[in-house]
Amino acid sequence: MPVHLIKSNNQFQNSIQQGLAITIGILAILLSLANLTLGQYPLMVLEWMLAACCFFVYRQIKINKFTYIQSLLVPYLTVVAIIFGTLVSKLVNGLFIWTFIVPTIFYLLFGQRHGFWATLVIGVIQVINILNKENVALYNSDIVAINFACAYFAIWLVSRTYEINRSKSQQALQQLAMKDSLTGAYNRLALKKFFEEQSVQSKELTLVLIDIDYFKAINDDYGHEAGDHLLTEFTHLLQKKAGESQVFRLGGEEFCLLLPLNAEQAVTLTNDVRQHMLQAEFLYKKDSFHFTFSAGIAAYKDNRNLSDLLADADKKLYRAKRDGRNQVID
Ligand SMILES: Nc1nc2c(ncn2[C@@H]2O[C@H](COP(=O)(O)OP(=O)(O)OP(=O)(O)O)[C@@H](O)[C@H]2O)c(=O)[nH]1
Repeated sequence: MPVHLIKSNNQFQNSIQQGLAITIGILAILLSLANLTLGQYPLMVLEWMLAACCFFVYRQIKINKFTYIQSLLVPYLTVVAIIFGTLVSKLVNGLFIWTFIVPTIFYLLFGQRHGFWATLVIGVIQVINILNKENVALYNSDIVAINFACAYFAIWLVSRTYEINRSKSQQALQQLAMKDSLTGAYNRLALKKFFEEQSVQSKELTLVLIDIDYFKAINDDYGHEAGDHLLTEFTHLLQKKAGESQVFRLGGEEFCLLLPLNAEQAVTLTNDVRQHMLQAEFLYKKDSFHFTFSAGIAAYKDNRNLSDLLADADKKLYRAKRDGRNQVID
């Protein structure tokens, strides 16, 4: 799975922003032409501005320079156009109907909290807006306002329920995609993602590659189930010592720690775990086990990518194995 698929909500929200920018942009141009013929010039100018904004936002997303402030442009300018349109046009024109897009757009783009407040405030403004409109034949503004409020509330509920479930499912899927099913440790895909983030954020970063010594013998002598159990217990120990989000299982009996420490501190921590292992007794059914591990350490420096770091740590791990195992090499 490519690492970008497990990126945060931003990816999802940017694709909605792009779709919204195209749709609203085209509609704004068409409606501005209609308003030109109807002589609604202020609304027409607003729609031109909206169309220009849509074009700008679409381009910013394309070139990966889309900021949070820019993400507010299209939705809020659309809302200004809807509120202004409702204010200046007659009730029979039904411009207020556009308000129904508000809950869906705001929940999808900005999540639950922002979605809730924007939907509430805009809904209240529009109810007041409609109540203040003149009654015309067949259109009683009080009744229109009540119907509007009920329909708006129903769409709000649906949007809210959808967004709550969507964000829960997304979180669950991210966890599934990033965790090793046997041990519960993070996997190689998560390592790529965490490395991308931490190589930018952390001042110091060190990778420790760990391989259990003579693990094949445990499988051969006690069975695969015992081996599985030990891998899980070992993961818990590493997580306890280094922190849950620092431990990754790369495959088989090979693990990796990504530590926000310098090389010297990483060596101390890894040796601390190694010493602990010398006394630790792992139990499975009636058997008790002692085992050791070897480790290679590589510190992150400018422009080194994850593959460079893994290759460097792997060379040192190989030396640790060759020189007798149960040791950490920096
Ligand atoms: N139980 C269990 N065993 C695994 C798993 N993945 C890989 N293995 C076993 O891990 C063992 C790794 O053995 P080797 O690569 O020969 O290494 P080793 O015996 O640990 O020896 P050194 O690394 O040289 O110290 C193999 O027997 C694999 O079958 C797993 O998920 N569960």
